[in-house]
Amino acid sequence: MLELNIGGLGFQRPVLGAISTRVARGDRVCLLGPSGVGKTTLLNAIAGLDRDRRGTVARAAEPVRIGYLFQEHRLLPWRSLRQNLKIVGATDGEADRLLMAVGLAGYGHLLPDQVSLGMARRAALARAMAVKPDLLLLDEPFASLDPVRADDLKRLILELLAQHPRMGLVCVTHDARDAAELATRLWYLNGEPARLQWDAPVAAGDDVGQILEALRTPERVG
Ligand SMILES: Nc1ncnc2c1ncn2[C@@H]1O[C@H](COP(=O)(O)OP(=O)(O)OP(=O)(O)O)[C@@H](O)[C@H]1O
Repeated sequence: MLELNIGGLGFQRPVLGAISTRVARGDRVCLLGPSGVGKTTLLNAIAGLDRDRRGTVARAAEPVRIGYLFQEHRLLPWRSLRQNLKIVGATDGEADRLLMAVGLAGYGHLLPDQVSLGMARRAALARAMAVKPDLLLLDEPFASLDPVRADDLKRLILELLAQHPRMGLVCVTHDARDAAELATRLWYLNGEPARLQWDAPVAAGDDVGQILEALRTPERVG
């Protein structure tokens, strides 16, 4: 579905080195790596955002519709949750169904700053789904949520993936448990400039924690 060839990418300094990878329909990739290594930069490169970057990014020609849940919700603050979904093309019925799916039935008339962070993030997830994405990008969707809300959101994402088995996913997370529950494929971004130190499928029963531990311990991965 999507082939990505980055020849190098950065801003004032290089952030990403040479990266070649692909996301197939139905792939669920979890993207892990140290803080500040360039995970969001890679997600933006996939989405075709950040025109101010320096470097080269080539994508395969197949047109893909991308839904993006940014780290911040980035809902339009002067529009209700419902209008935020309609603005990206949802009909009234679709907006209502999506808001219900993310547990926000009855809250659609509220503005983003009238709801909690977790609710705003769920609304932003509904907006990402409202574009009927072939590929869903999630940037640390569970950050700053309490464990119960994070778990609820993870279950919701798993439900959406089950309902849309051909949709691809790239999800940035710091948590091996998220990766174990969500991923069919693991990317580990590391180095300066950063490369995909690990790009491999996760098989059922693989211990993602152990894979990450090995990646974080340089002498064990050579
Ligand atoms: N628009 C920009 N202009 C200049 N530098 C940037 C820009 N966006 C990111 N950077 C720099 O690129 C580097 C990688 O940032 P990025 O946000 O991609 O990392 P990350 O792995 O997502 O970090 P975190 O895990 O903390 O969210 C950082 O040093 C950051 O300061």
